[in-house]
Amino acid sequence: MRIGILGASGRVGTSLVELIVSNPGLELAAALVSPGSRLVGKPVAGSSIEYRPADAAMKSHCDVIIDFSTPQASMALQDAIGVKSIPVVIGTTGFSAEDDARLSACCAHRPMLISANFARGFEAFRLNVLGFARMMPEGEPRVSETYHVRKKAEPSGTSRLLAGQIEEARTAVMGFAAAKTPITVFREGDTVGINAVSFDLGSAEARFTYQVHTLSAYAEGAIAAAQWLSSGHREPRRYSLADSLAAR
Ligand SMILES: NC(=O)C1=CN([C@@H]2O[C@H](COP(=O)(O)OP(=O)(O)OC[C@H]3O[C@@H](n4cnc5c(N)ncnc54)[C@H](OP(=O)(O)O)[C@@H]3O)[C@@H](O)[C@H]2O)C=CC1
Ligand SMILES: O=C(O)C1=N[C@H](C(=O)O)C[C@H](O)C1
Repeated sequence: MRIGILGASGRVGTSLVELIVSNPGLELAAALVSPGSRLVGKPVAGSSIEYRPADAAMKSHCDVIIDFSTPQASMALQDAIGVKSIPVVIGTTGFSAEDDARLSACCAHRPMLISANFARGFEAFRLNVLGFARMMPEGEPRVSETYHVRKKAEPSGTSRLLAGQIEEARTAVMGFAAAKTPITVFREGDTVGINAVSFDLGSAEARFTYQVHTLSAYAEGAIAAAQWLSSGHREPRRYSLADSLAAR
């Protein structure tokens, strides 16, 4: 399987490249970075290709593209792909509502799997948090996150996903609109990722914590999703990580 990586020089992109070039069953078809990147034209260690500017994506004959870049770069990739049916796995977060709607529209042409968190076990964590919210809707929820100091200060895609789905779950059970779930943001050193959810019951409190130790957790999950998305005939639509895990 020929995989293209958009964001190949990034934290996750670097891990993706390393995992792909060290897997004999996978082939790195494209390592895409910013047009002005100092890496453009330089060889990708362990592979036979060079880093290329993102606008070279369509010259690489990828079977699937994995994107861990920026919302702007990710949307530009969609423009570059146009109406082609190349499957795309998107890990990039921070899309505006308009961009997210445009991504959904692009799924008319190709299967795309979009997830704010590909790390192993995150789906089980998320489902257990929602299970608690449904059983104990009176519990006052709080979401918090801790990431590396280079991550933007606004809440992560993961926290926004958890907070929104907790609100939806509580609203559905209580029959009236739940209050917005507060999100507390911490940035600390090189912390890869700690996501926490608590439910205050007054006389008791439940706490759920999920910690990612290495960036390969995200990369492994994204590669597994890409293998699923590009195996067999996937209808052109928007898929979630849950879709791929349920079908395995
Ligand atoms: N869904 C998930 O499981 C996870 C999602 N993420 C998300 O993935 C994204 C990337 O995270 P991370 O790897 O830490 O980020 P980095 O900042 O480390 O890497 C970003 C990458 O995007 C590239 N890039 C930036 N602008 C452009 C452009 N205009 N054209 C082409 N490439 C561009 C950068 O290339 P250059 O160096 O040349 O600028 C770099 O390779 C973030 O949105 C983050 O929230 C992160 C971890 C897990
Ligand atoms: O930037 C990161 O590191 C991460 N970003 C994603 C997000 O915004 O939720 C996923 C994960 O939390 C790590």
